[in-house]
Amino acid sequence: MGDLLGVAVLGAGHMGADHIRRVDQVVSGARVVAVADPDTDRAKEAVAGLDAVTVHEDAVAALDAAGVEAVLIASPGPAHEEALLAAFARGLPVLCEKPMVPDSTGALRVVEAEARLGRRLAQIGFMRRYDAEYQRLKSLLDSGQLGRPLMLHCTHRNVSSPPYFTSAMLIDSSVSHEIDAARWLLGQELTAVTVLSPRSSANAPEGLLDPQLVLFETDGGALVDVEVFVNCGFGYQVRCEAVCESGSARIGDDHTMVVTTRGSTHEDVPLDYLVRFADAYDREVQSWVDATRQGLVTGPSVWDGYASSAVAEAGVRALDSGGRVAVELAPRPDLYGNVSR
Ligand SMILES: NC(=O)c1ccc[n+]([C@@H]2O[C@H](COP(=O)([O-])OP(=O)(O)OC[C@H]3O[C@@H](n4cnc5c(N)ncnc54)[C@H](O)[C@@H]3O)[C@@H](O)[C@H]2O)c1
Ligand SMILES: O[C@H]1[C@H](O)[C@@H](O)[C@H](O)[C@@H](O)[C@H]1O
Repeated sequence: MGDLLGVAVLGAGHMGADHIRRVDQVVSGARVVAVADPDTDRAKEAVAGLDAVTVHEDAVAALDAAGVEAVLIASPGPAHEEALLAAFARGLPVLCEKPMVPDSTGALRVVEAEARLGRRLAQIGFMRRYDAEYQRLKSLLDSGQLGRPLMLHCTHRNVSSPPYFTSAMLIDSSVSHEIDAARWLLGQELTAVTVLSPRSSANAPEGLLDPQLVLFETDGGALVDVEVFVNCGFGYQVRCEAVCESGSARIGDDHTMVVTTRGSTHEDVPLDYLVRFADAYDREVQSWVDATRQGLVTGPSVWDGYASSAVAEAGVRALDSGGRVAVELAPRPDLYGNVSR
């Protein structure tokens, strides 16, 4: 390894372009050496001004480019499995955006491929684990000061959804974050899902079931409810309140300045995740680079990626059927220890 970890970024869209900027300008210890996107103009635009970066139409070709020592996958979810397996075949460490692989069968193939290697190579991009507010909530719950957690009430609102968004994606793309956060905060697996949807908002694209109310049960006897509303129009709002036996704790309102002038109080609301979770993404990628340079893999695992996909898939079935759907998880390989803590 040279002085700087050579990173190939796959996908140069919203997230990929932001990660390219982050690796180039924010994070220490790494540099972008290759970028792949079938839309090569988009890739070229994302690397404008960067030195010695090769641009590729094909993701797998980028992994074989000169100087590539690690891979950051920011292509759409359905492209992740092929990229992860190609990275594993080359022994390359990976940071893969969520959802790891949206369908659970494909996600399990990734778990099995990494387990066959006998060592972890991939970290999954559940960046909320790196957010200061989520970390404070996790520490408080772990301390036991509030007693046993009974319920998590979560809100996940986006101003608008991308044009390709489907009703299933509210669960397997958006709520995938709450699925991971709930497993991590509670140290419990989610065992069943029920989904209800009210009349769709007039602001949602025709045919999209938006908002939805998703209710999870856990193997520790807790309940987790999530309001997901991806065309709310007014702001990016992500909140979580833990209700425990002897107290409650709420996060999600603590990241902005509150200005009071005569007769009114004003608070800015972030408009998207790149603003709300900017620090979390920075910490996530820095921590991935630091660990990779030491030959370590930390952070959410491929098992966490699989568990999130399996729970989300049950959620999509619950949405379609209107009933309660149990989550079936495959046996967890020893490589991944206990439920994510
Ligand atoms: N962690 C987060 O908060 C967060 C936020 C946004 C997006 N994401 C995730 O990041 C990923 C990308 O989302 P986005 O919003 O940037 O999407 P996007 O549509 O803006 O960009 C995706 C890009 O990938 C390219 N692409 C398509 N197939 C490819 C392939 N096989 N190899 C390489 N590139 C390919 C597309 O041409 C496009 O430029 C998704 O998995 C999404 O869920 C995560
Ligand atoms: O892909 C994005 C991303 O994961 C965001 O963090 C989430 O708020 C959006 O709902 C989702 O569409």
